[in-house]
Amino acid sequence: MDVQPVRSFDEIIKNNLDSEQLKEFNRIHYGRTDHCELKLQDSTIAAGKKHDFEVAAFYFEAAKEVRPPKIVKVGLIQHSIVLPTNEPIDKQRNAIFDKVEKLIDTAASEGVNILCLQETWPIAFFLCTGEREEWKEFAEAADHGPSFQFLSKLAKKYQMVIVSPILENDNGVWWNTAVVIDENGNYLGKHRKNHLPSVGSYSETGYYLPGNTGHPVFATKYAKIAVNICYGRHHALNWLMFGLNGADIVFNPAATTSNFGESFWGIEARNAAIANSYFTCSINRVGSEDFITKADQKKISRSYYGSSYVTAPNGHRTPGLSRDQDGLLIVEMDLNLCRQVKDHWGFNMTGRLDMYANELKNTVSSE
Ligand SMILES: NC(=O)NCCC(=O)O
Repeated sequence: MDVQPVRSFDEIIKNNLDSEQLKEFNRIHYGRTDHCELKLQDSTIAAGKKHDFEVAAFYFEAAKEVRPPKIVKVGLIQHSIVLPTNEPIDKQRNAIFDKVEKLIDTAASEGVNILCLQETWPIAFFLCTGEREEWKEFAEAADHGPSFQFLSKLAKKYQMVIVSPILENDNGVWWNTAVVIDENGNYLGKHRKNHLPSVGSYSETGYYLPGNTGHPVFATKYAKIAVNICYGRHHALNWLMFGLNGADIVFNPAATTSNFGESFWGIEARNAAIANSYFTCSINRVGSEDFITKADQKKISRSYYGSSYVTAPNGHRTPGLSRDQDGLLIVEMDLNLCRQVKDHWGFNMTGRLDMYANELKNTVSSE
C-alpha cells in the first residue's frame, strides 16, 4: 500500500477524530478552545486560491487588567523557491520577490503589523552544496542589498515591521543574518546567527562565523522583538538571553528538512515560549530544492517541511501551516499575556539567575 505524503500533523488529527474528540485534543494538547480562529476576508481567501498559498489566522487573548490591551498582529510566511537553481541568480531572486510580494500584500490587507520571512528567504539554500564562489551573488548587504530595497518599499507602504533573514555579505565576509526593517522602511538593525550547524548535511561553518551581535532586542513601534535563527533553537540559553533582554516576541526563521529533527520542531519553540514568557513564531522553508554541484556535477536534493506555527507564553499554540505548500499564518496577540503568565507562575521570583550565573562561570572556567 502506498503511504500518502502527510500534508500536516494537524490534518491527520482533524481527519481522524470526531468533533468532541477534536475539541478535547485541542484543549489538552494545544490549550486551545474552539474560539481562537480569526475570520479572513473574502479577498484573502481568493488571493490564496489564485496564487496557490494557504492562509490561516488565529488570536491569543490576555485577561483584562489595569494596563490597556497591547494588541499586535504578526504574519509568518513560508514559501518555496520558484525557478530551478541553474537559472541566473538575479532571475531566481526576482521570481521569489514576485511570489513573496503577493503574500505580503495579503498580510497587509489583513492588518499585519510585524512580518517575518523564513531563513535566507531570497535564495535557494545552496549552503548544503559545499560550494561558495558559484553562488556568491546570493550574498548581499544587510542595509542596501536587493532584499532590503525590495522589502523597505513594502514596509513603508504598509507601515509594517519586516524581519528579513538573508545571507549577508559584509565587505566580502558572509554572515547568516536577520535584518529588521521598521514601519517607515528604514533599517533598524540586524542579528547574526549565533549557533552554526555542523551535523548531517548541515555544514555552515565553512561559509560564515558564529554571530557577533549577541542577543539584540529591537524596540519596534509594535513590540519588542528578537530573532533566534534556525539551529539556534536547539540552544536553551540562546532563547533565554532574548527573554532576559526584554523580548515580547521571538521569531525563529529556519531551514530544516524532513527526516531531520522534525519531531523536535513542535517542541523547542513551544517550550521556549513557556520557559521565557514570550511569544515564539516558528517559520520553516517549504518545498524541494535541487542543486547540481558545479565542481563534480553531483545532484543534491532537499525538501523542507514548512509547518510554521506560533506559541503564546502560556504554551497555547496554533496549528501548523502545511508541510508542502506556501503559506501565510496570521496571529493576533495581546502582549499583556507575557507579563501575566510570568506573574501567575512566579517565574521572576523563583528564577535564581544568580545561582546559574555562578555555576556557568565555574563550568566555563574549568573547561
Ligand atoms: N540552517 C540551519 O541552521 N539548519 C539546521 C537544521 C536544524 O537545526 O533543524
